[in-house]
Amino acid sequence: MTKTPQETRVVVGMSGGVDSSVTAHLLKEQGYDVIGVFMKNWDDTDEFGHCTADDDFNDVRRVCETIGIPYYTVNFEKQYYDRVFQYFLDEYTRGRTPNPDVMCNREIKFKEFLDAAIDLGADYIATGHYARVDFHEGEYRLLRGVDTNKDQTYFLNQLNQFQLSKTMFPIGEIPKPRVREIAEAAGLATARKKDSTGICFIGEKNFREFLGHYLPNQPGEMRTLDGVVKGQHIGLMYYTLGQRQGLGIGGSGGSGEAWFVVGKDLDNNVLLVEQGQDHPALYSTSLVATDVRWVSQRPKSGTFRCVAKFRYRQPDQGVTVHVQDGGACEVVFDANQKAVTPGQAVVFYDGDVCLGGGTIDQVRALVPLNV
Ligand SMILES: Nc1ncnc2c1ncn2[C@@H]1O[C@H](COP(=O)(O)OP(=O)(O)OP(=O)(O)O)[C@@H](O)[C@H]1O
Repeated sequence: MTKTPQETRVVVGMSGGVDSSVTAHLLKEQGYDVIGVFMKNWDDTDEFGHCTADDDFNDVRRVCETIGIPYYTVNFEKQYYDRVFQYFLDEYTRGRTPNPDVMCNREIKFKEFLDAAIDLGADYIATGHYARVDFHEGEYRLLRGVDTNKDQTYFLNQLNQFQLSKTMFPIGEIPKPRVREIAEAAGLATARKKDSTGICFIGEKNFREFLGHYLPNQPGEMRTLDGVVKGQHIGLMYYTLGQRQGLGIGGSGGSGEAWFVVGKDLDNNVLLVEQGQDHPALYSTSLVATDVRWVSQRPKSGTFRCVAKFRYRQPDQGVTVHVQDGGACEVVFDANQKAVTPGQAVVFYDGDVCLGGGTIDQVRALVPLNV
């Protein structure tokens, strides 16, 4: 028997931002039994004893009091460190560029948090993600948010049927400007709060300084593909494919054009650089993805066509996917792609439906890098 909203308990993940505030407000308006829960995943207490999590929790408290719902906090610092932060460091150590948001969703928000919510008697959890879930032909589907500009399915690509069956994304149905209007009209303290940007545990901090705190610096040479030494790098982990800024070699030499990172030779600790924003070494023709998960309980097999994204907010790209024995996928691009980066997520779509995704493990460059 279906429960009425009044009988349905929804635990909302509240970050202290406007999206999750409006999520809780809308569910409460619809008559659900709503509880707000703030997760503390990282301790960034500074030398003055100040921690941004305290400020965010304070906003959660103010919003929950306005809406009239109970609120709690849960601490997942250890789980976050072990399953998200350690992965983040490991990937950088391997010269890759990880995506901690994808891992946080898979391991923390939709696992630890979901389990904690179920312990609180939740029928569902809800978050302020711009995405939608529907039930179609016997299974749950993950759909892009209606505000395609804000769509966050890229980060949710690893979610499975169980996780989706327990999840509501109310603001996935609403354009972002409307979300702010709703927050204003409801008098929510977070109505004008700035959207958070960047990686949550780094925040506004200097990225190089932060990473240097955890991983040893190993400076080395910057070389062209022909082996010409162009300068020194400060440690491979600080650079990402396609990067132009921060190389410190300006337009020196050759054509006078800017220099770009085109590869990393980990064995020899060499950063490979080439000149010109359309240098062929920046482009690739295909990739191999590992850790691939399909949202559907009927996993894809064989060869099929769909569209994909190799980074957040990238326009859809036509691809042919070959699913290999063991689950890894070879993804062949219709058009050559620039700066496809190992460690990032590749996410597959059929129209508005997010099919799933994986981690970019290898990239086949248009010209051989010989590493
Ligand atoms: N510390 C947290 N505690 C509980 N839930 C969280 C927390 N951080 C994020 N979430 C949940 O995950 C959703 C997406 O997180 P993200 O970091 O992308 O925030 P956002 O899109 O800026 O949303 P918001 O405006 O709510 O902060 C949030 O809307 C919220 O539901």
